[in-house]
Amino acid sequence: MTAGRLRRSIATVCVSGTLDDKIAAAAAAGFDGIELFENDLVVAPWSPAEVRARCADLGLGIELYQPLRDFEAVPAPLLAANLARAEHKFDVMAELGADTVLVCSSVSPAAIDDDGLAAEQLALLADRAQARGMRIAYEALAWGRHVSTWDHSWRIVRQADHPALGLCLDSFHVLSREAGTDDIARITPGKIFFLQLADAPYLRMDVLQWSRHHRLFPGQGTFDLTGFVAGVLAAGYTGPLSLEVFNDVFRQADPRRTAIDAMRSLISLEDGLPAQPAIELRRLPAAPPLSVHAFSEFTVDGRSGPVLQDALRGLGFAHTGQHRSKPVELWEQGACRVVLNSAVTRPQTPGTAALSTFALTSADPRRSRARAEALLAPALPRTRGSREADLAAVAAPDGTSVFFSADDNDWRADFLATGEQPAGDTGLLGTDHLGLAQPFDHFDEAGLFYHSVLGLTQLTTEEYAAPFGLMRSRAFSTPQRTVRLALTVALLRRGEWAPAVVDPQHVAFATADIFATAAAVDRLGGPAMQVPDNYYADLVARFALPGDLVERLRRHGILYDRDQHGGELFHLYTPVYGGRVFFEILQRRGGYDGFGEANAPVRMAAHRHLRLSAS
Ligand SMILES: O=C(O)c1ccc(O)c(O)c1
Ligand SMILES: [Mg+2]
Repeated sequence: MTAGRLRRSIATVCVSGTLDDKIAAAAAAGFDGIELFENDLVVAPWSPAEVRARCADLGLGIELYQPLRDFEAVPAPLLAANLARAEHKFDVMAELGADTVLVCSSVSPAAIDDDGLAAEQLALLADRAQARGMRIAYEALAWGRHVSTWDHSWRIVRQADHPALGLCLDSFHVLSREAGTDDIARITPGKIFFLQLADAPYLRMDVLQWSRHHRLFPGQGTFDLTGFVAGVLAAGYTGPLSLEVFNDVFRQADPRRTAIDAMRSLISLEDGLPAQPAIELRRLPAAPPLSVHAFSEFTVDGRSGPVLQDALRGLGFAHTGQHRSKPVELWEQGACRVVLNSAVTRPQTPGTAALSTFALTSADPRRSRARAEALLAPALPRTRGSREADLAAVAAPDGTSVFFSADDNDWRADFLATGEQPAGDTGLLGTDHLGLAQPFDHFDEAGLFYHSVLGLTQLTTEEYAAPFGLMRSRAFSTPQRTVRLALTVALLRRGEWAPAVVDPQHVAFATADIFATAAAVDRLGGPAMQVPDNYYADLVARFALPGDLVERLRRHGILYDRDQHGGELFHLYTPVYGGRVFFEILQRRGGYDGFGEANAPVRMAAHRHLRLSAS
């Protein structure tokens, strides 16, 4: 047998719209097939035969028709009605050209807790299916009335012992139950008929609600999908990997975009699977090591540009480079580089600034881009924005440009030295991290993007209460922590009242001595954000800090955090510029690995206060 590839499939329930929207999106993202949900067919204006033809035109197979509910283990009088109902569905499937139907374990109060009866009735159904060249995939719903675990569904399938009856395994139902999965690899080869994949965040809630509202694409939640799929493949499964993700946000979002996010998750999942004898796994170009943040670029205009220049000067930056042909400036302090771009590349509200681009040094920029493209990130033309050098660049989900540079020589060649020197040395060493607020609907997509495309490790996800609602942050970094990204989002869709302090973007610079840096910034008349006395009173209570240390923190508006290992963070923030951006200066001590999330509400309140007093 020659090794084949795993087919990639997506359930129509994953994406928004009507069936035409859904299949167009699935095809455009490169899927081989779909799981057709009954609801999507029932409201479609086409006959099943027309649906089949449309799918075929787009290169999509109908891998599964679903679901058939509440079938098994019913009292005898109900059985005849259930079989008649099933025959209608088989008629539909014959027209669709679908040969596998999903039967999910019964949730009906009429179902009897009797495995023998369930096996017997499923075998009867399998007989009917077999007569039409079809087969039954039996799936244990985690909230099934009597059958709610995969091993229970497997016992019933074994007992029925029918060639047209097998299992549908769904990673959500299996992993949400924290059931043992080791035995999955020992399921009789050929008896897993279908594999549905979904990830999810760990939530302590009713499992039905969890499943129907919070599923995510693989790699976006906390389940071990790689281990799970590896077990299923070890059992000889060679059918499609099919995404079945019920998610309220995805169901409202642009289906074409969701389908690409979905495909990215499958490509990334397959890349991480252990080699298989019977399957030719498709591998991605390995993510080249990333070393440091090379530069961060803001788009500015005639109003926001001078404001950012002032702020940077106050932090000890100098305008060291001027672009050869465009209104683009390079500002530097130590190894911190900020580019201010006033060449209009995107529509922008007057007076605002936005972090439009960031550049990372890559051991192999072309391979970084090749990997990104293999993960369906749009590559950007090299002449985009300010650049003349041939930098490899791709677009992140929110449109931020990500540049990969080999070293300083490639991108710096665009700039002529101005000879300008900083007014003073503030001791900034380099960029520690970027804070990237994400649009609510695309937070999980962005996380998967940065993790899979850049090969960054996901650190922690934190949630905290802030003045304008709960916030979530999720951080990513290189193993050596030389590149860090912190994504943030309001936990629920940002309310209309909440001001822009909820979704800012920022660049954090590192110093080896926060007090010396703060004093140097003060001497330059640099920016400062007022921190309330109440904050310092609370610090004393929480950390029992010596009084003179608290006094020094207060004098410079420095915030403090300590982790459970004794690592410490000292950091300060500037005001917000151009409506949306600010800078942070920080010193990590003793291996502190977080981002000072505990202090984010202080920053947001202070930023809000500054805005009010300015207006
Ligand atoms: O939520 C449900 O009803 C449902 C239906 C079919 C599935 O495959 C599933 O995993 C859940
Ligand atoms: Mg399922």
